[in-house]
Amino acid sequence: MKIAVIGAGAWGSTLAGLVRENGHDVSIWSRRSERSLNDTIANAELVISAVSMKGVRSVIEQISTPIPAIVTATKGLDSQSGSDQALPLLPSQVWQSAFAKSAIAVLSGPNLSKEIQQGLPAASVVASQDQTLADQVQRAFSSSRFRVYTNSDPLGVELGGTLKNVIAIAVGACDGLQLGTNAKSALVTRGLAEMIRLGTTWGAKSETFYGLSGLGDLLATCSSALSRNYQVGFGLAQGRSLDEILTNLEGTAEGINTSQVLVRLATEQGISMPISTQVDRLLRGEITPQLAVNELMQRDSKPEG
Ligand SMILES: NC(=O)C1=CN([C@@H]2O[C@H](COP(=O)(O)OP(=O)(O)OC[C@H]3O[C@@H](n4cnc5c(N)ncnc54)[C@H](O)[C@@H]3O)[C@@H](O)[C@H]2O)C=CC1
Ligand SMILES: O=C(CO)COP(=O)(O)O
Repeated sequence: MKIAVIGAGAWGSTLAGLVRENGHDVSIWSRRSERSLNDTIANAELVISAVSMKGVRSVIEQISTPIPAIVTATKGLDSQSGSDQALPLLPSQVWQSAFAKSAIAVLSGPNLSKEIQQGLPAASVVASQDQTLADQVQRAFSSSRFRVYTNSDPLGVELGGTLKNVIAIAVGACDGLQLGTNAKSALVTRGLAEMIRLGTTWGAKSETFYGLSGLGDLLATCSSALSRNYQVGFGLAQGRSLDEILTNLEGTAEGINTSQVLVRLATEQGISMPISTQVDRLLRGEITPQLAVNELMQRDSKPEG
């Protein structure tokens, strides 16, 4: 298959490597490429987007050629979206609103790119309302070291990968404060509960969040120092400023932008997101990591759920 990958960062180059290893004809585009974006994607049967959220709209604006099928691997929320649910919010929705006739799939899972680049085994999920596309993408990526499952809940799959980044910042801060295994387990579990609360309110299936793109990715990102989002939380807990952390960070920590958009929308819609709210306040410099812990521990008592 002729495949074009947009974005040559950590994830784009890793995904390009996976499909190239499977014998596909792969071209890759980044802002620094000499070849134009339109030339790179011309005649591609599949376009894979792995740009960070802040690049999605500007990339789309440059494209003037039709695309038969798009796979988006970005994990973020569009900051231009308001509470009007008709507005595109997730990367796949932004792509679909620009390319109404294209088939769209989402690729998401516990996929720390450095481990995949080392040849270590990993699994992921491709979700689409178009089963033919999901099957095609599954075949394109599947190998003895990359196991791909299909899923028919693209919204849940995309939200899982996006929302866990905010929880990973909280867990990084928890580890940076050396709060122990009990605290970390509580944060991950209650983090999953708030991901499901928001996700199901927005129309995703709860069971999707217990799969690879939800719990799976939450565990990966919350337990590895390779995660940039985890590194942000860890650094803040060690008293470093966000600017200093970002100057030294290798790549993008999407949870920073995601928490802002997420907390704004959840507040407008009356959806309780206590951990994400404390992460947002921490990133804005409104609260210290220790005070955020106190706030979470001293909330009104309630039943689990
Ligand atoms: N690195 C990883 O392990 C994984 C990353 N992801 C997701 O993939 C996305 C990209 O992540 P990474 O490759 O790790 O980040 P990165 O920081 O290494 O690369 C970001 C890419 O986006 C491009 N980009 C950013 N702004 C742009 C703009 N305005 N116009 C054109 N291109 C622009 C950059 O040039 C670069 O190619 C993120 O949404 C991330 O959450 C998903 C799974 C795994
Ligand atoms: O999404 C990821 C792993 O699945 C990558 O996590 P980070 O963006 O936190 O590095």
